[in-house]
Amino acid sequence: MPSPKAKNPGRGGGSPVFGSSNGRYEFMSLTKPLNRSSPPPHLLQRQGSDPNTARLRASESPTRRRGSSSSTGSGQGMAEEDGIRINPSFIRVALSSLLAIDLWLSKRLGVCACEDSSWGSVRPLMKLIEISGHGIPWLAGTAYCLYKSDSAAGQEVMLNLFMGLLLDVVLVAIVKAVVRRRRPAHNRMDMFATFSVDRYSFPSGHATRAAMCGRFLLAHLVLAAPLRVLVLLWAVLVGLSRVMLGRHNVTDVMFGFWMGYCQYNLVEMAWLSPQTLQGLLGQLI
Ligand SMILES: CC(C)=CCC/C(C)=C/COP(=O)(O)O
Repeated sequence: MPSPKAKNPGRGGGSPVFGSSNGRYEFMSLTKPLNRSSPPPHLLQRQGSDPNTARLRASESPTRRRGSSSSTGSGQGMAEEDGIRINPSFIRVALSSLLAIDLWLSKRLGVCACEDSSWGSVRPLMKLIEISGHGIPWLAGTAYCLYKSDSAAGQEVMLNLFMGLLLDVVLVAIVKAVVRRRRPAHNRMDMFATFSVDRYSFPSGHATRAAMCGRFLLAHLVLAAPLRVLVLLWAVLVGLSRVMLGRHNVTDVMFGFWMGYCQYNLVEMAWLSPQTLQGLLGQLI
């Protein structure tokens, strides 16, 4: 992660919020009150009337901007402000640690990333699981079932699954285009039928689809217990295969599962009943 100092050279020598005079970041205690009688020189700078310092101060904390009048002159208020100032730094450290663990774990688990990887011989099986969670077979299969279905209930279920799959493709493309996280360096881009946005890895489209379709099948198909277990197992395997093939980092898949789970809630909320459908078609024709 680029250092905040490098990102914002205008602050020079570390910001008065997080930095010290030697340009290194320091952590301040939230519980110990600061010695207000003799603040360190870099904190004294904050009290100055220099307009540049004032501008920096205004951009540091929204709470400071909003609540400056209520906290002035109160020691507790100042301590609370210090707490607010530390939080972004703490979150940044926590996030970079999480990312470091994510990258390390994903690399360790990418055991089928190529043929000569430690589990390279399992790669064809992983690629088969990959295809089982791909959007094209799912869209084509659902459209075929919709066309072939002779009951109104069957058509209703298949139509809603089809709409859910379209929604999934659109939402994943939007998030990928916004986040633009690159796929792991050890990934070989030899995937079946990808689109430009699929060069990005966050979130895993296979994981969103596996979670959404898994929930959909469990809720709308009458399946015997072993088949229900199989559906769950398939969804987990699709997610696991993304990391083992080196396509994704662990967080891409975790987030993908969560996003797919939520997408199913959206499908349920916007469920198209035959009446709604007839109304929509009536308006179109
Ligand atoms: C456009 C359609 C219908 C499917 C695209 C399927 C695809 C290539 C998704 C990428 O999945 P990952 O994000 O898990 O790699």
